[in-house]
Amino acid sequence: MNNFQWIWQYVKANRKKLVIATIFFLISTALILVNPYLMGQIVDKVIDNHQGRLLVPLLLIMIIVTLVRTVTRYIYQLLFEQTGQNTLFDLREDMYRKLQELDFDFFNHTRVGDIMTRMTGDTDAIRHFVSWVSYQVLECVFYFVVSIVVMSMINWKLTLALVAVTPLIYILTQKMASAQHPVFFEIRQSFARLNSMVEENISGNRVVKAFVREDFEIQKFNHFNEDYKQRNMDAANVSKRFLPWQDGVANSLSVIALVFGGYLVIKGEMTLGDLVVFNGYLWMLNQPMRMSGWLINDVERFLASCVKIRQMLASKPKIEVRNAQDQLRVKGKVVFDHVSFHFEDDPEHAVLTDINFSAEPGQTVGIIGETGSGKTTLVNLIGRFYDPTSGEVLIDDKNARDYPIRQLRDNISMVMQDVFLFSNTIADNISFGRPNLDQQYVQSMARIADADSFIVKMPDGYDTVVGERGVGLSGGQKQRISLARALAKDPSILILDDTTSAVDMETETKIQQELAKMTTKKTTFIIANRISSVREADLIMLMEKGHVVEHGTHDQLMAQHGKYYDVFQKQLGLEKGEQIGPQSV
Ligand SMILES: Nc1ncnc2c1ncn2[C@@H]1O[C@H](COP(=O)(O)OP(=O)(O)OP(=O)(O)O)[C@@H](O)[C@H]1O
Repeated sequence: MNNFQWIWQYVKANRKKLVIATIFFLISTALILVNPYLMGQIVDKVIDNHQGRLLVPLLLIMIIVTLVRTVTRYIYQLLFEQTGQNTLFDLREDMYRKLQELDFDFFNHTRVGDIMTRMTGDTDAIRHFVSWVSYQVLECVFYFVVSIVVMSMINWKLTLALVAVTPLIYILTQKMASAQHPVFFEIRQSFARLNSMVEENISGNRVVKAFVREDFEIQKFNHFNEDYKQRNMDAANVSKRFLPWQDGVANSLSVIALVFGGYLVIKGEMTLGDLVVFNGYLWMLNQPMRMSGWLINDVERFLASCVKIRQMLASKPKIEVRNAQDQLRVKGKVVFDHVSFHFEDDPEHAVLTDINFSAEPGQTVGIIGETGSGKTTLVNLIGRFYDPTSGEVLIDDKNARDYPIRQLRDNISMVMQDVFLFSNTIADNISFGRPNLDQQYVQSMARIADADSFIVKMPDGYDTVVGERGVGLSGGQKQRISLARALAKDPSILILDDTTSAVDMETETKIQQELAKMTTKKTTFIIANRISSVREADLIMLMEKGHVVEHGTHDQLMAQHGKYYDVFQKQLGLEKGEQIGPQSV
């Protein structure tokens, strides 16, 4: 399917509008023929034959024609614009749906700026094509064909002389299109890079300021900015190479009409009035020739945007999304059976190797280990954010792959390491997983997460709107709100990835005590750096380079006097040091 056929899939829903628009377009465009004809009549009849009484009616008709043209033109332009906007609306919706469907793998490989360019600049290029370029092309074709027919009826010799230059325009247009094609694709790519850079700078503005790297960032921006300017200049240079020639050929029509037309009038093969009429229609032949270069630019921009949007719409999530018929409440048994995993683009690097464990419903599993040892990846396999490369993850003794993904995830709550809050009220953030929760329930979840105490002190309490990504809250506060959000969903499986890393020990203990009361029915995975966060767990796994090197309860692991024991001793020493510190000053 080519790009024009593809966009027709979206445009065709507006067929009725397009038919009406085309009727008005034809009326409006056909009326263009009337006034030059009437001008010829004025020259021949009113001026040459002295029929002065015809002047007023002819002028009146010309005024009415102009008025009708204006109204019909307004109507068809509006209808084309509506078609363009409707197309854009449906296209954007499909793209947004696709974004929701795509998985971690897509987002790992696609920059936000690139996605934003597709959602904004690219879709706008398509709207512009549907609502403006399309009827401009129609208009040009119409003018071209009709002007040749009408002019031939007046004088075929002169028409032939004019049409003789059109192959030149065709050749120039073809050459310009093939020269512009790669340039517009590059412009579009460069714009996406510029957008990505700006987006990254805005997201990381605190880091930039903290490291005093503003000048570096400006230089970096200038590089992308320069590149974008240069790509546009490349397009302008291509235009500059061709447009003057197209203009020249278009202008030559007037010269041919004047010289050859004058010759025919002198020879008596044409009246002066006919030459005036001919001249009146000349711009209709002229216009498509002049416009062709500009329209090529718009069409090439449209084609470059189509490629990027279609690429995104054709992307398939690695993990198949099947819709579930009904809801399902799992009990929460989680088994890893010889699970290994590596990322597709890094097959040499085994992130998880032969992981085996079993957690009964309601049990708590603690996972500790050095950074990069695979803890987050392990829990990501439970919610099928990735599927194992080999082995099986079983939920309630059924392969996780056999669950429709949304049905499975409905049973799982995650508090992610990198906390993300929406720029919405705190209450809405907490009830994100289960909208329309009552205030009391929201508050009780916040209490368990030890968030209620600081939320009620905020100016609007639970109705306080937090900034983008939770700006305005401390790291620990964000963690606690995101814990409340996870709890509010009332999942069978609760995953806490470094959830209390940013809260003090006292608060952590409080949260743990509250959690313990409610998590007896939930299988809970706790990833933590502090042993104090996992010591009560039914199973503790110590990870190293993707392997579980030690596992058992706290007491069993301590009795082994292995790595876990060493870590515990180290952390105990640190804790004591912290406690002794202030007293010893
Ligand atoms: N999207 C990715 N593509 C390729 N490799 C990745 C990706 N995400 C993580 N990794 C690699 O996988 C390994 C395990 O990462 P993971 O985030 O699971 O570690 P972790 O134990 O949770 O670390 P931390 O304690 O720092 O959060 C790391 O070596 C990391 O570089």
